[in-house]
Amino acid sequence: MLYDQLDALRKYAQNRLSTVLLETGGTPQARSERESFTHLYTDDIAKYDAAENGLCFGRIDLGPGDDAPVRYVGRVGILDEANDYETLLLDWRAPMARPFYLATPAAPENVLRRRHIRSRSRRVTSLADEYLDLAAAREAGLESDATGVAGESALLSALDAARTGQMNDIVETIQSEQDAIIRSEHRSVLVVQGGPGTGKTAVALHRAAYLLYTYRQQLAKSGVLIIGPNATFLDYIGQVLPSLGETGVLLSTIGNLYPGVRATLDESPTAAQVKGSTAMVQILTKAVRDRQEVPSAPQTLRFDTYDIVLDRKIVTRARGRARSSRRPHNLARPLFVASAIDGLAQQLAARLGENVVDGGSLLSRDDIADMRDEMKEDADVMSAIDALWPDLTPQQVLRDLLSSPERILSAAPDLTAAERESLLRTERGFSSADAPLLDELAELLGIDDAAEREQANRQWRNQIADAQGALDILTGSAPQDLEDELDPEILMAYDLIDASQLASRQDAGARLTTAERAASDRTWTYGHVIVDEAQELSDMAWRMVMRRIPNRWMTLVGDVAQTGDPAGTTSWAEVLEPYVAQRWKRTELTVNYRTPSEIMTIARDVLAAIDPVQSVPRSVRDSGNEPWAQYVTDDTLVPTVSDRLAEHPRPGISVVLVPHAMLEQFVHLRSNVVTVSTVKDAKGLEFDSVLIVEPSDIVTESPRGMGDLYVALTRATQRLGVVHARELPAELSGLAAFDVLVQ
Ligand SMILES: Nc1ncnc2c1ncn2[C@@H]1O[C@H](COP(=O)(O)OP(=O)(O)OP(=O)(O)O)[C@@H](O)[C@H]1O
Repeated sequence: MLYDQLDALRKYAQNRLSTVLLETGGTPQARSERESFTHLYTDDIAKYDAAENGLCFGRIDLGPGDDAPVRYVGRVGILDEANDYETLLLDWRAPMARPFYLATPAAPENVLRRRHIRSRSRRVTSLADEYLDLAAAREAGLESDATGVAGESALLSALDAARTGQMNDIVETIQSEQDAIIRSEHRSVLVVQGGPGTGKTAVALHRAAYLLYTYRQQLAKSGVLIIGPNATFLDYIGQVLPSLGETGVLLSTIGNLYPGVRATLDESPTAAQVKGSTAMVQILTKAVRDRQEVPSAPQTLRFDTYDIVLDRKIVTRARGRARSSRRPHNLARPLFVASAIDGLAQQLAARLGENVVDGGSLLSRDDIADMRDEMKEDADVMSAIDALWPDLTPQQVLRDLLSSPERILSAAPDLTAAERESLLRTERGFSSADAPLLDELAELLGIDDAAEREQANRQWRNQIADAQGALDILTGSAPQDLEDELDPEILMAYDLIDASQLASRQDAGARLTTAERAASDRTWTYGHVIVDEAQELSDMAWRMVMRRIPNRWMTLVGDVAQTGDPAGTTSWAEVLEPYVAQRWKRTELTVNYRTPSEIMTIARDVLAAIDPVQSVPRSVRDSGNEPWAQYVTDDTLVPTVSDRLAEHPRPGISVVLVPHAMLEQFVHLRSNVVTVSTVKDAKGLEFDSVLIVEPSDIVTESPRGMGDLYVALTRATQRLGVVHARELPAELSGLAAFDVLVQ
């Protein structure tokens, strides 16, 4: 019955869409109305398509006294139009669906029975019932032979399933500690600290879907930004929100957040650390000031038929005036130019005045003003002045700085020689650590877009006026339409949209989604920002993120024990206090849904070496597979890894995690079921089987090497093996010897 309803809704949206698409021509108003309907019906169809698999996955039977004793929970809400709009299916995000996730035998929330319904292609494949209050359930005649709580089966079967390389949504089995975070009403920064596999990423994505559902009006316009650690990770999570029917979210890495720049270069640990520290604010400020030059020797320029001299005095005064305005470099430039020209004009006027012979007259103010105007038009004069205070882009300043030992020394005299050396770069392009620096420079330089902005504003006001006109016309004709017995269920434009929304949808130049518009605008401010693996962000990256979210409504998920970036954080308080003081809230996830207990026993010793105070999350299941280590010679390292890989069961995916320096030796093992990667690039991902190569090198190759090892160990959902030719780190001594295990 629900699928019939879904089909009917989809068909209705499809019919409306094709009708709208078939219409052509008409007034600009008619065209823009069509466009807004096109968006609306396209979004609807995407939402219904996304709900196709597992449309209804839950049912709760409520206790006596509730006037709607049975509720069905699913991926979209469906109402029965023929029957007074009675709710047939609750969207999982609706408040009424909440007891499905929250009820426990200790706090049943009036729920007698919770039923998990699993289905494939519109057929129910299994049911799992959980009785939250056995006695009351029996009394209500629900199940006479009810024996107890059986609710974990749905969760465990989801967790045991072989991985595909794409993350799935978890709407069917959200656990109550996760639900509390997903629906948290906290309006400032919410920090979700949780060990590996506790569902932080899953929770972050479901929170985005929940917020978009609950605060649709507000967030549809401003958008939601999700920041993840790398492109592979964004691919891995990319399907989750569309599968929940949400498409209006921008996913980005820090390296790609600065519009128009793609991070392609890698950074040494020292450079990453220096570039991530707030010392860079001073260094970049100095780098910009270094571009505001005073010539070492006076420069003689030819103006008209005269020689004029751009000397240190004129330039120093002009620079002082421009600097004292405290405007960003590019915006202070007109002041510099005006003052320098004025200095030159005064110089020339004074000289001409000296030459005045009896009977002549001194130059009037107007004469001097004319002279200034002419100087501004003079190519020689202007190019000399421009060179001293040039119009700059962030890319140019950063590139020039990083390619010049002299500029680095001048801007960063407090760094050590080795640190300065690490910054020096010959290749073109930028790294992830550069993106926050470009953003900082954009602030220091300022973009003089006053003219463009005014034009855009004017255009925008006109568009709103047009849109209002279109809506007025439609509103005026509505009663007529209804009298004409047009289907009254068809929503009219004014039911859906106000003038500014209509104008933004018809924004002719760019029919872009909110996410696309936001991505191309550095100064866009989002309605909500979610940062995954938030421990990896450097201080400079935080500055970049915070600029995009002045209301500070954020969800940060991460684990300070997994920090791998040399500039990342180990303390949430330190990161957040400069921005929100004490107004942030920490929540914790404590159950590991990914890694089996056998592997977590090993990971515990590694965590103790990172921070003895932290405890590993409790594993929700055992795999029955003992993790092992195999000691081999240098020559047999690669073939052994290949042999062990061949033993991994399929379907199922594997990863070989190697030290950065050894990557090349193993890349030939890659296939559609085998990933070969460094730990950094596997952050946040998971695999059925994990092989770690030479863990002692992973530990020594980075200042946060032990954190990397912890991340590596906790990527597995089933099996873990270690292959090594060097000594194992002491923390891995709990691994069984492979040779003993196979005997
Ligand atoms: N309630 C749940 N129901 C089903 N699966 C779940 C649930 N919670 C988490 N999982 C699964 O557990 C695995 C780990 O979740 P996730 O990747 O979100 O953890 P994480 O805390 O971000 O891990 P890490 O910090 O190691 O990257 C995923 O496969 C996720 O789908």
